[in-house]
Amino acid sequence: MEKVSQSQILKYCLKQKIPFAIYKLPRAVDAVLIISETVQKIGVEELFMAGEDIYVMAPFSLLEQKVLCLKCDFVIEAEVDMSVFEQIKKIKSHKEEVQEPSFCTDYAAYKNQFQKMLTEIQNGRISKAILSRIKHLDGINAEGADDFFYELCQSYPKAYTYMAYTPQSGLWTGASPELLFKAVEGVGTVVALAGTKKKQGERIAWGDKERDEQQMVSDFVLGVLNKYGIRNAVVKGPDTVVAGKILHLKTQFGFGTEQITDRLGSFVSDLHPTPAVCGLPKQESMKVIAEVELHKRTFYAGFLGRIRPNQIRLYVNIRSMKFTNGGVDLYLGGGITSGSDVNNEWRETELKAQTLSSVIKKVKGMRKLVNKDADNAIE
Ligand SMILES: C=C(O[C@H]1C=CC=C(C(=O)O)[C@@H]1O)C(=O)O
Repeated sequence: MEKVSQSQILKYCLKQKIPFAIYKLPRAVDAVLIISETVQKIGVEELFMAGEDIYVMAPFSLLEQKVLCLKCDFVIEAEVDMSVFEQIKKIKSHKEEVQEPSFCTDYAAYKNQFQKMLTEIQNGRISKAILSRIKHLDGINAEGADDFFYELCQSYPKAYTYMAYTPQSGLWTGASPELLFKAVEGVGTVVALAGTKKKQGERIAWGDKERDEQQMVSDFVLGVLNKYGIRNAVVKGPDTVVAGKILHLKTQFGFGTEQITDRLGSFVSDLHPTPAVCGLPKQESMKVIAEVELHKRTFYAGFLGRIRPNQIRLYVNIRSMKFTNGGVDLYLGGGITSGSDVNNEWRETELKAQTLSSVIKKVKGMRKLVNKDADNAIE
């Protein structure tokens, strides 16, 4: 029987606007394509109760938006028989419900927002917050999105690479270096990832600022584990990890999941968003972010991944972008603490932008125009 490849089906889903998610786990060889006839909006508590095979896309703020849940109606790992493709062709198209206009944070606006956040840190309201910005790139041909995804997988073999479309979220893609929570056969893993440096040579000298920033995330994770009675976690790190041209500090926590099996929903909502993407204390920094940032984060710094009865793998949606009308919005964030400098932070977001923009450049015909980089100049 005639076979149809995963890439052909991905192309079809993109063109026809069929809800899908394609992902490749870190160090895995192949990507997995999931196709869903419908997308449901559910609360985080319900995520782990379904006992089904689902792919979820959660927003940054679980108070503002529900989690999008794709049932794994079709799971395509390599190729399928033509008869399966014929069934997929029967799935209805779902246009993007609300196409938000693109957004771009220029340096002046970023500087202003940075000052506001720093003031909140200096006056003691919060001790850390992540300031994010959007960098808009114009003239992107979304028809190359499938090639982009496979190129992304090649470029970042150690990242969690994904692309997902739902009518509620639109088309998102990213290469995340950050695990939120994994539970496989009774073993749970959580990481604390923070601190950023450009990879240059062999010598790595982490400063106090980065170490403190990462320690705050580790302490927060330990606090959540403690709350759930997990006191014997195996701690590894902090170690330097490589994410493309970027280095981070990472601590890994391993533990048995027996204490949380019936409380996974509340465990994940206590963990998310960690101070790697939100701040400390959690609720107050969430408020500061909402007051200071002019864009809605929607799914940036949310989490995504597949949930199966005995396997949960959720990653933080960073180094990600959304396709907008004729362009892309890159979402870029960095941790602000009392020791932060605005120009260094801006440069850090520019470095993070290269994670995806360098791949756009590699995909033939994806970039129609060259973006004027005027909005990226530091004063
Ligand atoms: C929030 C982001 O990165 C986080 C993860 C690693 C290092 C980070 C930092 O150094 O600020 C951030 O906490 C992002 O890339 O948008």
